[in-house]
Amino acid sequence: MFRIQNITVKYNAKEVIDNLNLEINEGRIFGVLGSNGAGKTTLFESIFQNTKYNGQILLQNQPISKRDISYLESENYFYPYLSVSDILSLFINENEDEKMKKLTNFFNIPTDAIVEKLSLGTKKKLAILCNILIDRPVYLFDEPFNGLDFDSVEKFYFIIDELKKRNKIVLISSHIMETLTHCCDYIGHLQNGKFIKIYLSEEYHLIRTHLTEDIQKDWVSYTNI
Ligand SMILES: Nc1ncnc2c1ncn2[C@@H]1O[C@H](COP(=O)(O)OP(=O)(O)OP(=O)(O)O)[C@@H](O)[C@H]1O
Repeated sequence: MFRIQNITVKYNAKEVIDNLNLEINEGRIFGVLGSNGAGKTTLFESIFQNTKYNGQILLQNQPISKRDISYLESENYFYPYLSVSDILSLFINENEDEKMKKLTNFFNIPTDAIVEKLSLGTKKKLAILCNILIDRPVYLFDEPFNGLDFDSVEKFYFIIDELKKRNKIVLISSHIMETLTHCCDYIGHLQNGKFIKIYLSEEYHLIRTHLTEDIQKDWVSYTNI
């Protein structure tokens, strides 16, 4: 069990994560849906112990550590002059050429290409491969869909399903609702550092209903100016 208990993060005097609580069981995929600035990255940075917070983040009732987590950051950095195979060989044993071939074929990544020359989406796919080659109980994917083309999105859903079968705890953030409804067991709507609602999969149709109601209210107040 992964558990967040009453965490709060402040930048200067501003509360960016506000007394947030969450529980996720093994083999469950949790989506974090939030607008720009809602606090998604701050939440992931706190879970990964990169940001100071008040409260507790626990895995199996023990304080979580970086060693428990494979973290895909929203922006991916690689030393630019290495090749794809140089980077993947950091995560794959020398005698596992076949594994490297299969993984790069899966995402259509040229193994000899130099990272500097890769497109944005191809760098994202390489980063995803590196992340899944790290075997950890918890996976954090911050905006994994940014830059992915349509078939890579489907392949990413497949990867998430594999992590689920391996009983991993997975958190995925996105600005886009549909990406999360496809692959998550439940979705938390993060607003101003709080989950204003957690939707179960049978309630996903309500996310759009609630957003439309808010948009209509905002539209009326705008037209009354
Ligand atoms: N290092 C920092 N110092 C001060 N304020 C910060 C810092 N990092 C983030 N913030 C603020 O915290 C709030 C939440 O930011 P965060 O990056 O967590 O949101 P997000 O949901 O990931 O946004 P986006 O979807 O735009 O990436 C924002 O108001 C942001 O300006």
